[in-house]
Amino acid sequence: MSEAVIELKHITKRFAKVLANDDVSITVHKGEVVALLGENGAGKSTIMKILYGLYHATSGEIWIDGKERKIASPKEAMALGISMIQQHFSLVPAHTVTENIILGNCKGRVDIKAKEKEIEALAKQYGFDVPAGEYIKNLSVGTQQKVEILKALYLNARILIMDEPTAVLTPQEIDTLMTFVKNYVSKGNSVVFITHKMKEVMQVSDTIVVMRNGKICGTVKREDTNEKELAHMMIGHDLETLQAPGGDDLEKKKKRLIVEDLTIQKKDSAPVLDHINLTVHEGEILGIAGVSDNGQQELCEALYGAETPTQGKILLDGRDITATSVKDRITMGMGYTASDRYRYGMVAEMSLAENMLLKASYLKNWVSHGIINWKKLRQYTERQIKEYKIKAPDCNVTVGSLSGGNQQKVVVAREADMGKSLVIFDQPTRGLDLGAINYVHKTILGEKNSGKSVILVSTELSEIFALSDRIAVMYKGRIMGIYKNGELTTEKIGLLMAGYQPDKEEEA
Ligand SMILES: Nc1ncnc2c1ncn2[C@@H]1O[C@H](COP(=O)(O)OP(=O)(O)OP(=O)(O)O)[C@@H](O)[C@H]1O
Repeated sequence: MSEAVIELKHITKRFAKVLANDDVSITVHKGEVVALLGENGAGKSTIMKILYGLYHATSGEIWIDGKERKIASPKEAMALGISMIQQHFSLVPAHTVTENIILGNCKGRVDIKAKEKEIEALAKQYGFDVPAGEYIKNLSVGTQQKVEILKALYLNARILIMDEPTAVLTPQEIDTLMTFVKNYVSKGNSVVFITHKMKEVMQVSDTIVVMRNGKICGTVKREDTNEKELAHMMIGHDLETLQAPGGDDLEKKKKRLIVEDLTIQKKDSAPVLDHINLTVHEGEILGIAGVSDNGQQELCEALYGAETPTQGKILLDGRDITATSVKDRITMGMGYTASDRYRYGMVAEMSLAENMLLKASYLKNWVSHGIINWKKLRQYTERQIKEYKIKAPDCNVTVGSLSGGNQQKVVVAREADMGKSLVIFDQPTRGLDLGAINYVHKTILGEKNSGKSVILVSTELSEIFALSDRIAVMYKGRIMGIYKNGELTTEKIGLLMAGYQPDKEEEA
């Protein structure tokens, strides 16, 4: 084994009531990819934020290249060659790629054109296609991530920490990232890769470190383990097998949501939603598959009342709701977990209990004569914490202090409960660990079995196949077809997602 570049020795980190890291020791060698696995709230981000100088350990030591170091800030970490790509990017949307990369890293007058050339050459070296002069706000999430990586490479990072880097990427973008990681470590650099996805762990890592409850519960070599063993190590038990619905008796069921000809067409551009027709029955889960950014988010927002269609009709339980407000739709029993929970699902600075009240502060069960019934709200939140196994000391802590996966659970818990008639789940399991995914899947099936209608948008095909009665495939704002679960092979769905209509070609 090559020499150790990083040695974290007996690190403990305490946040007021939470012991986030408990005597954690991790070693990373030159040229090695270390995958850091563990359930939500296990302490993975915390230990890496300590290495990156964002948090300071309560006790323990950090050794770099065989010498003990104190890392007080990310600036000091970067000076030692350590960079971290966090779950939420730190780019300035109104600046260009090059401006973002050199921001804070250059002195005096800058020849921006020469810098753009330099950045493009750097990108090329790692097989990245990044337009150096483009504004960040015009780039896809996948390209923005490449800009974050380029920023680290520009500063000569030799140890790259990636916190759930694939959570928001398309399958093609994941492949590009994996190729980059392999190429990067082959040059003698090292990577720490935090993920929940077993497939990626098996694909890219050399060593796997598993954390549970703030402690390390195992360190294994990739070739000595398998996905099942890792899942067991992570959550401590086997996962429950769930029965996928088949949509067999839908014809007999009432149509709850009817969408007719729904279109959103902005001036001088292609339609974002292109004549969408669909129906969701009571007790049905309609899965919506597709590569991200093909109109799924706009469809959800139009159904929820957050986007105004230019054409078409939405009927809920026989009532035309096309022109009604979001508030009206909530009152009619619609719930919606948006894919971007940070922007649209929660207020990080508010407590868990306050977040449960968001969007429902006018409903009678929490408020009477303008006064919030805090006791009732807190009791309710404590029950939700227990039921969803949200890792939080109590309902008074801020949502921002929870781990990413636990924040997602808060949003799912609230919306599943608010949607008495129809719940729209957009990427409900993004960032969740295997056990939590299993639990959310059980919740979604439970909603269906209680007679609710569910729309499930997901880029994870396994999730679509595991839960849907019927599957609609979206491509460029259009529905390419709606099929009963079981009628679609992975190959056929893949073609539909790419805009091909295999049946039509066969017929032609
Ligand atoms: N700034 C903070 N203040 C208080 N508690 C915190 C803070 N940051 C993290 N914690 C707590 O520390 C614990 C570990 O959190 P951490 O984010 O490291 O988990 P994680 O393993 O990365 O989880 P996930 O997979 O959900 O992202 C959690 O219980 C979390 O609530």
